[in-house]
Amino acid sequence: MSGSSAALQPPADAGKPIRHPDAPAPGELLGAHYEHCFGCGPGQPHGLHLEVRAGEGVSLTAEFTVRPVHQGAPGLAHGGVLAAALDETLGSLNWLLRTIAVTGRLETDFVRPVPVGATLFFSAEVTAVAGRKIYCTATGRVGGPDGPVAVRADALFIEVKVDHFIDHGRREEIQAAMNDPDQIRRTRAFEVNP
Ligand SMILES: CCCCCCCCCCCCCC(=O)SCCNC(=O)CCNC(=O)[C@H](O)C(C)(C)COP(=O)(O)OP(=O)(O)OC[C@H]1O[C@@H](n2cnc3c(N)ncnc32)[C@H](O)[C@@H]1OP(=O)(O)O
Repeated sequence: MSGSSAALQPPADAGKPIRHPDAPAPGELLGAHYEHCFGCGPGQPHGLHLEVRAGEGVSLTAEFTVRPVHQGAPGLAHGGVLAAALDETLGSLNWLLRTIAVTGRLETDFVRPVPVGATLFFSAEVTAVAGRKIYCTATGRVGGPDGPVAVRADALFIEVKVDHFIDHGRREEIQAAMNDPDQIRRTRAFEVNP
């Protein structure tokens, strides 16, 4: 069974996504947006360490290898971890739009179990934009980019201002992220869509 709810269907007047002129070139690694992000941060020992590469248009690919710390059932990836990998993959698309956005809704299909040691190959794209609403979709395959589908997700991201994080995040982490010597990460975290 698969499909997405009415909330994830773009309205009739939605526009096509527009790749930002300064978006990383197709094939380029995006890197982490935040050192301690559970999805992509190198400073998060049990994190997913997702590796994301820009694609054509507003699309990308990503890889995530399931480690023993990501188990739910014995020897199998936890579903919440797989949803987190999809969320991170989809959230990374916003960097290609140069828009700061957070997940409003994420609907996931778990199509087949994913064993520990397996690598998931994700492909994702933004399908439509309507005002602050960004509609996107992702597929994760096992064994290779053309392997069988293991997970799928459709999502709605909502554009926010940087104040969203400053107002709601814990002060010490916000301050540390603002002081990050990595200029690209700082820009990714704090640049407001021009
Ligand atoms: C310091 C570090 C910075 C890092 C930056 C990089 C971040 C990367 C992170 C990457 C990590 C991975 C990513 C992560 O994990 S992001 C973390 C997980 N997500 C969150 O924490 C978000 C929590 N939610 C909120 O903050 C608010 O609810 C938001 C901001 C989303 C909306 O509240 P806001 O008051 O602003 O707006 P609004 O309520 O007027 O809604 C606006 C429009 O949107 C529609 N709508 C809203 N929700 C839903 C919904 N659930 N289904 C369907 N539709 C929904 C709504 O109907 C309306 O439509 P319309 O009436 O206009 O037609």
